[in-house]
Order: sequence, then structure tokens, then C-alpha cells
Amino acid sequence: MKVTETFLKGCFIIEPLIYKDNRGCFFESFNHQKFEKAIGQKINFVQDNQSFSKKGVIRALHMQREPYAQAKLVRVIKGRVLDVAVDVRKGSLTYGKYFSIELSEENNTQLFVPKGFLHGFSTIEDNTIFAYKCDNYYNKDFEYGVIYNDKDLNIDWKIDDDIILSDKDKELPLFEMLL
Ligand SMILES: Cc1cn([C@H]2C[C@H](O)[C@@H](COP(=O)(O)OP(=O)(O)O[C@H]3O[C@@H](C)C(=O)[C@@H](O)[C@H]3O)O2)c(=O)[nH]c1=O
Repeated sequence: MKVTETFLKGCFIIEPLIYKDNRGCFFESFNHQKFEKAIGQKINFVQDNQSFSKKGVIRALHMQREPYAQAKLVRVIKGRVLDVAVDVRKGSLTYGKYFSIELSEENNTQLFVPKGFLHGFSTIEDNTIFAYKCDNYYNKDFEYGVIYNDKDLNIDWKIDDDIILSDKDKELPLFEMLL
């Protein structure tokens, strides 16, 4: 696999090695030993999540507060998303900056989003299946977020049609509330 650190320290792009043959293809979607070596830190994923979304959905921007903060390893099984990670680590040189990348069933690319990041994605294709591993359990009392269209963050979600949001995501606060 090829691992590339983004301009946000600790946030990595992972491109698995794809083995193609006359049947189709094969790849290791996660290998604990290789993964820890590649990112240079111990990681213990304890929860796997999967969501299905129509085209034009934005699920964002989410995180959990300590002691339930989560690092995530995200990927697309079917369809295509624009995945977004925002650095909100206090004191970070890239605080408030975001990285976005297209993840799809074609490129099989994954993104490792460390603790201390807001995370979200928009679905560019209909019937998109998004899957991710988390290194801490879900706890609804520690969920936090920022509204997807915050003016300071100014994220281009690459959606032209109508945006579909959850009621919860419509009510998320502005980024300045995090300060
Ligand atoms: C995230 C999550 C949700 N749920 C439940 C709560 C709710 O009833 C239902 C749907 O939850 P949500 O609306 O929060 O799902 P969703 O908007 O897909 O939330 C996810 O968005 C992406 C971008 C992330 O990064 C994730 O960490 C998570 O926040 O599933 C769990 O039981 N466990 C979980 O781990």
C-alpha cells in the first residue's frame, strides 16, 4: 500500500495495493500491522460503521469530544464521495484548515482522519456505501459538530443539486463556537 501524509500532520491518504486478475480484483482493506507501521503510531479500532446515502447527501461536520474522541479510517465501498477532514487541534499550525479528497469504488483510496478533526463527506453518486473504522466507541452525549456551510471554513462540497441533510446536521453551530 502507498501511504501519503497530507498537509495536515497525522492525516494520511492510503492507497491499497490492488491485485487484478481474470476474476476481478483483491486488496487488503485493512492490515493492522502494516497500517500501524505506515502511520507510525499504535491504533486500536473498536467499531466499524457503514452508511448508505443518496446522491447529494452531506453528512458533516462531525466529531466526538474527549474521552470519546475518535480517529477514523474511512473509505467508499460503492459510489463516490468528497471526503473532508478539518484540523481543530488546539495549537496546531493548520488549525481551521481542511483537506478534501475524492474516495470512490474506482480508486479504493482511504483516508485516516486522526483525533482532533472534524469529519464529513458529500455523496457525488447515488446509492453510495461509505464504511469506516473508529478507535473509540460512539457516544451520543459526546457528539459535536460544525455546520457544513460555515463561512470561515468555506468548504466546497462539489454538489450542484439540492443538498440533503439530517435534521441534526441542519442545527449544528458555527465554527467560531469551537474557539
Ligand atoms: C455515528 C453513529 C450513529 N449511530 C446512530 C445514531 C442515529 O440514530 C443514527 C444516525 O446517526 P448520525 O445521523 O449521527 O449518522 P451520520 O450523520 O452518518 O454520522 C457519521 O457521520 C460521519 C461523517 C462521521 O464522521 C461519523 O463519525 C458519524 O458522525 O445512527 C449509532 O448507533 N452509532 C454510531 O456510531
